[in-house]
Amino acid sequence: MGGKENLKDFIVGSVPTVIYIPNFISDSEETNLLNNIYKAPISKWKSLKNRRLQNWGGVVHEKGLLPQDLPPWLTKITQKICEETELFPSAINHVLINEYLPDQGIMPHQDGPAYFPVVAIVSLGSPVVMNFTPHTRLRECASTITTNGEYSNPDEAIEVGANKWLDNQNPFSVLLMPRSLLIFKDNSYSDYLHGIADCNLHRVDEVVNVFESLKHHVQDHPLLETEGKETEITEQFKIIQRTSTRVSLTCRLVLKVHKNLFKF
Ligand SMILES: O=C(O)CCC(=O)C(=O)O
Ligand SMILES: [Fe+2]
Repeated sequence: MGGKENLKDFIVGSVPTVIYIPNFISDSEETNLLNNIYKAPISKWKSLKNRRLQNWGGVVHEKGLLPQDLPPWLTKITQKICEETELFPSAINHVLINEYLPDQGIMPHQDGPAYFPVVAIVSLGSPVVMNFTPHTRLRECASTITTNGEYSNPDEAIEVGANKWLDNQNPFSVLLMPRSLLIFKDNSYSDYLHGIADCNLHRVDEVVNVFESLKHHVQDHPLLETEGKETEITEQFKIIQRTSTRVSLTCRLVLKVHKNLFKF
């Protein structure tokens, strides 16, 4: 990967814009990140009902970020993301680290309004499938457009318009392999909820990036071996079993930063 001009080669699926970069970091970078994450004091972990997380970069409020410097082991990865994607107007200043056991996930949600609408997620450890589902607002629009569309030939146009809308709002899934980078922005950020199912079996037969995600991993995962016939992967392996912990780094930019605590 070298700069923006290659980024479009990594777009997956049909919804603008989901970008999946396999092997964005190396094995040793992955190990280093995990070592640093688990070196953090236990008090750095916040336990939620269905996962643990570490918050780095400061506290995000509705009105912006009360910043804290990211440690060098994190700026190394956030700078790499900024440089190689060229999608962030200034340095990434916030990183959320989520840890999931094999039967843990995250409810479908939309990221908060304080963030610049580009999300970069580095995956470590176990693979998982992330599901994108259209926001309710869109589903409501879909029924509105069938009754309120203004077209010269109402019957035909409504038909076409409705189908187009429905096609565009299909749910989709992305397989996130360890060491990959997922970016979502534009429609996939604003019109979809994203989540991870809280069960240890995830279906991969319908993911939008099955080829991109699995072709690099045949050697790593004997279970995925297909006697050298990579194209058969989708036919033979429709489910992944999560057997180990997944850790992810959700890297984002909060544009509004409060320099002074008392100016809040
Ligand atoms: O763990 C992930 O890949 C997703 C995390 C996420 O969506 C979030 O922190 O908002
Ligand atoms: Fe999120």
